[in-house]
Amino acid sequence: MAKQYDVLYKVLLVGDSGVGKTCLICRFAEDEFHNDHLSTIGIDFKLRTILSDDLKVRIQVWDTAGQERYETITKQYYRRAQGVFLVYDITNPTSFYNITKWLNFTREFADSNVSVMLLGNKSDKAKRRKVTREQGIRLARDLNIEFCETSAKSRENIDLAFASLAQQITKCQKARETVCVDLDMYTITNDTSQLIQNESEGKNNWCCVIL
Ligand SMILES: Nc1nc2c(ncn2[C@@H]2O[C@H](COP(=O)(O)OP(=O)(O)OP(=O)(O)O)[C@@H](O)[C@H]2O)c(=O)[nH]1
Repeated sequence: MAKQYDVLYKVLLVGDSGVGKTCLICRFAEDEFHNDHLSTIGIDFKLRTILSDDLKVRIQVWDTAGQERYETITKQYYRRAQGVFLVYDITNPTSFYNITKWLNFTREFADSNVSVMLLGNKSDKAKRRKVTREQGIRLARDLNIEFCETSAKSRENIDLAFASLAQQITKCQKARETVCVDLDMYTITNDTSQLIQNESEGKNNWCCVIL
């Protein structure tokens, strides 16, 4: 039987309770929307395959619980993810300020090559907006990550956000493969090679410098 996908990417959604993580996943994977808020207990995942740069990408999307009491469980899932969405609710400033906390968890517990994207969800609630689009853009720029506003309710930018993160992951994987090939071309000894973090780009991607 032909393989149904070329690559599998694990993507994690994190953010405060009630920002819409479960709804974003339901919209992306099943094209459904639920009005009720049943707090996620622990962790769960859904799957969807998309076409990205001629690759059939199977996306395994992991839903996490935003409530603090589940943080210990959630933290164990970061290291399995190639991509993380940091989600806030545009009508809830606290969820926006807490993005720093979710980013810090990502930095601490995820792989250093993880691709990260900021999502301002519930963009359909324009009248109740408390976080401006510009604030979102500014934060994403400061953190050097991609950003978009989404609505699980109206479908705005849902497919675009997932496609964009998948592209980022593919780029990151290719860059890693290139580094590995480059490394193979050298005879490496402890005193001639050094791995340094590419801080000039402000990202967590590692690059290899041969001295
Ligand atoms: N208007 C609107 N409501 C939304 C949207 N996304 C989610 N909601 C609502 O927000 C509430 C919370 O959504 P959930 O998806 O359960 O939130 P969560 O982030 O998964 O919450 P936890 O599981 O507790 O971490 C529900 O009542 C949803 O119907 C959206 O894009 N627009």
